Formats: sequence, C-alpha cells, structure tokens
Amino acid sequence: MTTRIEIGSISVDQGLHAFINTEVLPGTDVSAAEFWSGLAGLVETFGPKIREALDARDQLQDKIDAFLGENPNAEADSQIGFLREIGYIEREPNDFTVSTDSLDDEIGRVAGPQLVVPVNNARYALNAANARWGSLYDAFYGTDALSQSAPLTPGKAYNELRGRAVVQRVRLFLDETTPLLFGSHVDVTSYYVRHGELHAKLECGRTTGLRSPTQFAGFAGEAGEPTAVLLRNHGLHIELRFDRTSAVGKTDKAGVADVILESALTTIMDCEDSVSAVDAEDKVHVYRNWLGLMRGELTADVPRGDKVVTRRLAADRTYIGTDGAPFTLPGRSLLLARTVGHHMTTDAVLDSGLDEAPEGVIDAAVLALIGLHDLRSERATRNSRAGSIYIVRPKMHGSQEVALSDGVFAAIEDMLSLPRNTIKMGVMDEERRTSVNLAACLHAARERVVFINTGFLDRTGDEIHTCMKAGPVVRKGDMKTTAWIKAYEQRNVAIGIKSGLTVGPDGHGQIGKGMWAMPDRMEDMLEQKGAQLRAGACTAWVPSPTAATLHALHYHEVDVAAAQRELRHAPAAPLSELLTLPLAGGRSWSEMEIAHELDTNLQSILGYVVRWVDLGVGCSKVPDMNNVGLMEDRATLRISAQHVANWLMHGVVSQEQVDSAFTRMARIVDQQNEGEPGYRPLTANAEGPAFMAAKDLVFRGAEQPNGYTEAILHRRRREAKRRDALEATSREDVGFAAG
Ligand SMILES: CC(=O)SCCNC(=O)CCNC(=O)[C@H](O)C(C)(C)COP(=O)(O)OP(=O)(O)OC[C@H]1O[C@@H](n2cnc3c(N)ncnc32)[C@H](O)[C@@H]1OP(=O)(O)O
Ligand SMILES: O=CC(=O)O
Ligand SMILES: [Mg+2]
Repeated sequence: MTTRIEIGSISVDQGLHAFINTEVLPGTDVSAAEFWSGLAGLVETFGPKIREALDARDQLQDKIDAFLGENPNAEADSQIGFLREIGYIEREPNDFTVSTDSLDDEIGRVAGPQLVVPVNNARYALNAANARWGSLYDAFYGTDALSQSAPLTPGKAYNELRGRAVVQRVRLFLDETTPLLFGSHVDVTSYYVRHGELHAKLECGRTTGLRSPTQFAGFAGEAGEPTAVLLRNHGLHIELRFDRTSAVGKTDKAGVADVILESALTTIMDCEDSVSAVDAEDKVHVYRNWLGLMRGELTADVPRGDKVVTRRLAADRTYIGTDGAPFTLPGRSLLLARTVGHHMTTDAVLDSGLDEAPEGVIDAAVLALIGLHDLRSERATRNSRAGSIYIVRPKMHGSQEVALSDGVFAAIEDMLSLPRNTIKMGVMDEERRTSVNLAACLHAARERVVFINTGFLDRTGDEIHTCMKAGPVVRKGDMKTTAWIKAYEQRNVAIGIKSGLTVGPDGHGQIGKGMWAMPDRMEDMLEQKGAQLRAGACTAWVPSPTAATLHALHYHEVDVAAAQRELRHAPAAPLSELLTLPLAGGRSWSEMEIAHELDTNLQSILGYVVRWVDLGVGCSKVPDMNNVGLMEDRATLRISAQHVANWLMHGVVSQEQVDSAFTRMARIVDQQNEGEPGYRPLTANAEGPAFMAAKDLVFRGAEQPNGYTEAILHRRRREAKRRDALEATSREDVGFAAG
C-alpha cells in the first residue's frame, strides 16, 4: 500500500516525493514549493489537453476504420481526399527553417552513431555514456564482423591468427581513411611528431606523413615517441595507441596496441520502449539513474571473473595539439533522455480527480529538473557544454501533439526559470499521422527541435493498426519493401533537409534513422547500415557500444554533408506513396508460410513478455526461430501483436490455430530460457500474467488504441509484481515460523 502526499491539487507518491525533495532539489536553486506547485499546474493544464488529443486520435481511427471497412480497395487519391476532410492530413506550413540554437557539436555539426540504452539499467547506461570511444580491435575481434578470419573461441586464450586478421583490417581502414603521402600504414615501424606534424617511418627506411596533414589532430606522451596519436576524419577522431609491452603491441611493427574510434557521439537514455517501469517505485529508479548521470556520479558494480569492478563515467581525454598546447575531448557521449508518450499515465502522481497524471508530462518535468544539475555544474565533464537539456518525445500524432509537447516544455522552462528553448526536443517520426504531416510537426517545434528520427518499428506497428480494417497485411518480413516505408524514409530526409536539419558548421539538428535490431549480426550491419547515411541521415541508431564503434566506420566512409548537399533538391515522395496500404491484395500464402509467419510472431511475443512481465526487463535479445538473437522492445512487440491481430481479423488464421501455435511456441521459449535465473516456464504457468499478456496482446490487439501494447503489459506486470510480493511475504512467514 503506497502512502501519498497531498500537495495542492495533486497527490504524490511518497517515494517520489522523498526522492525529489532530498536527492534532486538540493543544488538546483528550485524550492520544493516551486517545483510541486509548478508540477500541479502542469498536470491541471496539460492533463485535459492530452486527453483531448487522445480522443482525437480515437475519433480519427474510428472514421478511418469505417472508411476502409466500406472502401477496402480505395485508390490513394480517394483516401487522400477523405483524410484531408477528416483533418488527418493537415495544411502544409509555408517554407521555414528550423532555428534551434545553443546546440552541442554532437547534434547536427558532426555526424556519428546514436546509441540507445534502457536508462534503468545502470550498468548498461554507464557503458553507453562511455561508448563515446570504443576499441576497433575489440569490435572486430569479438564479433562476426570479420567472418573470414580464424574463429573466435569465447573465454579461450588470444587467437593470434584472428588477431592478425583484425590488425590487417584496421590498417586497411587507416589507409582508406587517413592515407599516407606514400606507403601504407601496414609498413610503418614508428610514428612520431616533429614541428606539429605527424611523421611515419616505413620499413624501407623512408619517412612519410599524412596525405592530408590536417588530419593529424594531436598526440599524447613524448613527441618523439608518442603513447597515442590522434587523427581526424569527417570530424570524428581516431586514436592510435602505442604500447610495445602489451600482448598486441609487442607483435606489431609500429607498437600499435589498439585503435580507438570516437563512436557513440550521442546516446539516448531511454525511459520508454526499452524499459519496464509500471509504477512510482519503478519510475523513481529510472529517474535516479538519470540523476546519477547528470551529476556525473552514477556507478555500477560489474562482476568480472571472480572480482567485481565498479563502473564509473569516463573522464575527458587529454592530448597535445599541433600547436603544442594541451586540449581535451569529451570522454562521454552526449546524453539525451526519451520520455514516454502522451498516451501513458502514472500512479506516481494523481490529479485533482484522483486519476493518474500524464506520465509524459511528469517525465519531462523531472528529467528537466534533474538536468539542472548538469546546467549548473562547474565540471568540465558536464553533459551539455552548450547549456541545453535534450529530451526526446516518442509516439506523437501530428502537429497539434508536437505543439502540445512544445507547450509542456515551455511551461517547464517557466517553472524552472530557464530561458525559453533551453529544453531541446527530439521528435520521433514513428506514427503515421506524424509522417504524413512532418513539415507541420517540425514547424510546431521549430525553435527547439534537434532531431527527427524514423522509428520505423513503431511506425510499422502503427501502419498495420491504421489499416486494420482494410484487409490482411503482407508478411512482417515483406514490410521492408512496401511502398509506404520507402516513401516514409525518403520523405523524412527530404523534409528534414528542406527545414535546415543538415549537418555542418551551422547545423540545427539531426536527421536520424532507425535501429539495427540484430545485435549479434555485425557483418551484416557493416554491409547494410552505411546505406542510411547515403540516403541522407546524419545519425542512425545502434543497440550496443560495439555496434556504435563498427557503425562509426560508415561515417568515415560516407561524407554525410556531401550526401545531404546532393539530396537538397530532391522532392519529398508524394503522399499517395506514403499512404499506399501494405495489404496483401490478391496474394495468398501456402499453409506452411502462414504457419511460419504465425510461429515467428508468437515466439517473439512470448520470448519478450516472459522477461518484461515476469522479470521487469524492458529490452531483450530474443532468439528467433533460426536462433538469431533479435532486439525486442515494445515497438517490435507492437508489430508482432498487430500482425497476428490483423490476420485473425481477416481469417488468415483462426483462433484455434493461434492457440495451438501459442502452446507450441511456449515450449520453445521455455527451452530457450532454461536455466535463466527467476524464469517461470510458460508451460507451467499458462494462466500466469506473462502468458495472459501475450494472449491479450493478440486476441485484444485490434481494439488497443493505435495498437499500443503498454496498457496490457503494464496491467500484467503490476499483477506479476503483486504475485512476487505475496510470494516473498509467504516465504518470510514460513521462515519466521520455522525460525
Ligand atoms: C524501437 C526502439 O525504440 S529501439 C530503442 C530501444 N532499444 C534499445 O535501447 C536497445 C538497447 N540494447 C539493449 O538493451 C541490449 O543490447 C540488448 C537487450 C538488445 C542485448 O542485451 P544483452 O543480451 O545483455 O547483450 P550482450 O550479452 O550481447 O552484451 C552485454 C554487454 O553489452 C553491453 N551493452 C549491451 N547493450 C548495450 C547498450 N545499449 N548500451 C550500453 N551497453 C550495452 C552491456 O553493458 C554488457 O556489457 P558489460 O558486461 O560490460 O556490462
Ligand atoms: O523508437 C524507435 C522505433 O523504431 O520505434
Ligand atoms: Mg519507437
């Protein structure tokens, strides 16, 4: 039973209240009275507006359902006419340019990878913040990125053959990225600095330098025998590290022990789809980690063999410049925080009617309040050197909802006495009504928007839900080649560039692309993910620090600014393409294909909910039917659930088929999780909250607003938490009686 504190018109969970008053407010110059009365005002002002916006979503979807139900084969033009009539398609704003200022260089000035991490996992969050720099040797050695090399033997001694292949591959990268005037990095026996220039002595006895001497950015140690040499290409740094005593360095002609790449320039600390946070207790945990990051004090104990090491935030890196003067580079990724969307509510705060308050508003207010610790910090290692707080807004539908977020941010700035537009906004372009009205959405936040990112996973879920009534959709794997998704990706870039979101010295923000959702498939990522930059993005999402380091190679290879210049006159793909529904049409599938599609979807749903609902883990690597570990989060769950719901609605599969596939997939998921600490087998808990969540997601999927999964997940997770608490109490009772 939670205790609550009444403050004006709101009722606040005691745990949140104590956390804010004792841990957050000291050092911010904001008094408890100012914060709580401000928060009450936000809830009273924006609660009703958000409810109105959610009603508007439902009304539009009802009209679309009716229209598509009656006109399943409607031509794009007739759909467009209808969507304009109901206000789904908005009026385009006149030409405008985004004017966001006080930006850090990592946003829009330099192109580089964007990492995402569930912020409630301190160990991962610290790792992510420190993923600004990553070992390229480790990234190649420890993954499948060099499939042709000698096999990796986990836990075994260093495989020299594999190591040699890594070194060779990295030298090739150096020759391509920072070539020498003559000769190859392969043949260098020593690097040294003289008169501010880098010299490289070759095996043949001759000395060379860089073909572009300005790529030399600095060094560490003695000029004649540096411990590190810093190079720069497309604004990103590469550090050659020398140590002739190390295992790798002593076998290397030039004594290179490692090559470190500037990797995750930015990281999204996620409070949304990669997190399971269903009540005030969970929310405090999420906020506390953000506080630790903003104060620079977060730590986590990480087991390493039979020891435990304490992980902390990395320090800045110091070098000597070409002019002989020392300088530093940030040791950490620039951090952004992603709130939940408008449709979420939280029991951490209740409004005057004792209804849960809008969680996205509470998130924004608390995250920004915590951000003050960074803004007011004297530390050189502060997060935003430009004095901004970066908050990402997911799942907004259309420009009125972006304007609503803009209003929330402005009201928070007033509450915290911050200059207007200190809080920057990242806009996830991941709902259909936002993609359709992207220019209007950008316009609504033109003074604070810092990115538009194609969250294609949520966007796919929304696409399926929006056209639920029109007919069966194509198979999940075929979505990637449908007309709407191509138009969506292209329009995001075209509209972004037109609005001034181009990378460069006066960049105003990022055009970002979506997640690489196969964390173990690094060779495939290396082959495919460069295409996102050639298509005009200046950042793209990666799931892990290693992926960030490997993806950094793409930014060395592609001159993103030039790619964007080439695209600047490309018109946005027409709405008719964006609005082409991903329907199967006359296509039919064999029974085997249908069974495979169903199995795949149900297995990924079950594999995800067993961890989300029973264990409170928001993002998981779930092995698919071919045992490829896929990143599953709430957005991928939305796709799978909506897909099955759609096929059920149109009779492609029957309820009996789904039930029996569920039973078969439950056995597979149980096998895949065998031995996992705390795992509750589905086969033994068919009525348990995890299995019930999966069934609700599918059988009640069509009726979920916009196909969202949160309402079901949250209810079932709360049920699981109550069960766990009861079990813990009865264990204590037994222990007490026995003792
Ligand atoms: C649609 C969307 O919204 S996408 C955005 C949401 N998705 C995400 O945020 C994905 C983030 N990624 C993750 O959560 C994880 O990488 C997963 C769940 C996909 C895989 O996790 P695991 O199975 O634990 O990964 P794996 O065992 O391969 O690696 C674990 C190691 O990598 C690190 N790691 C993995 N992912 C991350 C990450 N995103 N950030 C920082 N470190 C990470 C861990 O810290 C750990 O290293 P450590 O032992 O030194 O602490
Ligand atoms: O948030 C990202 C997505 O793809 O959805
Ligand atoms: Mg998303």
